[in-house]
Amino acid sequence: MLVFKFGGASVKDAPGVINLGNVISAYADKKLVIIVSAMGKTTNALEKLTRAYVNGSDDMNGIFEEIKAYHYNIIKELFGDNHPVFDEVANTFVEIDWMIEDEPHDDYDFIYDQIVSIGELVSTRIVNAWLNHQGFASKWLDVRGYIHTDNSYREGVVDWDKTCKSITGDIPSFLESSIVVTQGFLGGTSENFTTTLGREGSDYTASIFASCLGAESLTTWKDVPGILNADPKLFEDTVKFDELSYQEAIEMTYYGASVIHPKTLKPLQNANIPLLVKPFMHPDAPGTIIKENAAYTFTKPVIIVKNNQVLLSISTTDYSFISESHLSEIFGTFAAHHVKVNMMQTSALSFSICIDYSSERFMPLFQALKATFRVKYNDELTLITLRHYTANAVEQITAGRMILMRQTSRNTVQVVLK
Ligand SMILES: Nc1ncnc2c1ncn2[C@@H]1O[C@H](COP(=O)(O)OP(=O)(O)O)[C@@H](O)[C@H]1O
Ligand SMILES: N[C@@H](CC(=O)OP(=O)(O)O)C(=O)O
Repeated sequence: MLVFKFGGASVKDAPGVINLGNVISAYADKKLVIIVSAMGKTTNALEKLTRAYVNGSDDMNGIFEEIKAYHYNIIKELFGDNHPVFDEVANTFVEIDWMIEDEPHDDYDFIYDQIVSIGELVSTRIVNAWLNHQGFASKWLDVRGYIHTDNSYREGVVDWDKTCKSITGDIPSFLESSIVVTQGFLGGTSENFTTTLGREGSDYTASIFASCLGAESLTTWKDVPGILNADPKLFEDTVKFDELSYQEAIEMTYYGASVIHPKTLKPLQNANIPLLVKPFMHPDAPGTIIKENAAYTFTKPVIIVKNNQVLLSISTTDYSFISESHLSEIFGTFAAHHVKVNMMQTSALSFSICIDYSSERFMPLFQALKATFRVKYNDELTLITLRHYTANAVEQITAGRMILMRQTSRNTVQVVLK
C-alpha cells in the first residue's frame, strides 16, 4: 500500500490533473491513497477572500468569482460541458455563499478554516472525477471524518488514537476495490466543524495516513527533482540529495526548508516508513529518499532562507535585567498568540526574538507585549540558516548585508539580515 501526495503546483491546471492520472497509471497493481492539496494558489486566494469578508471589502465578490471561474475552467477543459462534477463543485462553493451572507463570526481563525478548506474539498472532487473518467475506480473521501482534531482553528491538533482508529477501520476495505482520494490540510472537530492543520499541511496529512496504515512508503510529488541543498528558486547550482536521513531532513524542515512540512517526518520515522520526494513531471526519476541510515556526504552547505521576518527586541520598562519570570511571561504571550519563535537571544537588558511576520497575528502580539514591556521591532528581514557550513559560505551569503543577530554552533550558523 502506497500513499501519494500531490501539492497545489502539481494540480494547478487541467494538464496537471491529466499528468496526475498518468503518474498513477504506473502503479495500477498497487493499493493507493492519494492526498491532494488545493489547486495552484487557491489557498492564498481563499485567504484573501476571508480577509475581504471579515473587513467588509468591496472586492469580496470579485475575489470569490475569480476562484470559482478558475475551477470551472479547469473542469471545462477536462470534461467539456455538463459533467456531474460541475454540480458537486458548485454545491461545495455554496457553503461559502451561505457563510458570507451573514455577519462575520468574531473568531477569525474559525471563519478562516470554514472558508479556506473549500480549496481542498473542490480540488479532490475534480481529481476524483478525472480518475474515474480515466477508468480507475476512485473513491472520494471526506477527510474531516478521519483526521480528528481539537478546535484549535488554523492549527488543529490531531487526536492520533481516534484518527488512526477511523483510518484503519474503513480505508483498508475501500482499498480492496478502489483508489482513495482525499483532502490534505483538513481535519474535523468532534462538533463537525472544519479545522486546518497549518499552511502547507497536506504533507502532514499524507504522513498521518501512511503512518496509521503502515504504508510501504509515502511519495510527495513536487515541482523539483527532489530535496536540494537550497531552494532552486533562490539559488543557482543546487545539488540534489539522493538520500537523506530522517534526522537531517527533520533539521532542515525545522529551520524552514519549505519543501516538506515540518510535522511530516517524525511519524514516518517512528513507523520506519520511507519518504520519497519525486518530480511529478518526471515520475521515473529517482528523486530523494528519506530513511534511517541514509548515506550522504555534504559537499555543499544546506541553505535555508526565511523571508518576511520580524526581529523583536524586548526589555523591561525600568531597564532592569530580564529575569526568568519575564521570560516566562514573554513565552506565555507568544504561545497565547500562536506565534512560533524562529530564533532568540538574551542579553542582560533585552531579549531578541525572530518570528515570521503575519498580518493577523503580529499587531495583537506586539500590543500584548507592550502592555508590560518596552518593545521595538525591525521588519522585512531575512533569516538564513546554513547547515554543514564553511566560513566561506557564510561570508558569501552575508556579503553587503547588515547582520542583526547571529548564532553559531558546530554544525549550524543562523543569521538575521537586513
Ligand atoms: N531544499 C529545497 N529543495 C527543494 N525544493 C525546495 C527547497 N527549499 C525550498 N524549496 C521549494 O519547495 C517547493 C516545493 O514545495 P511545495 O511548494 O510545498 O510543494 P507542493 O505544494 O507542491 O507540495 C519548490 O518549488 C522549491 O521552490
Ligand atoms: N493548500 C494548503 C495545504 C498545502 O499543503 O498545500 P501545498 O501542498 O500546495 O503546499 C496550503 O497552500 O497551505
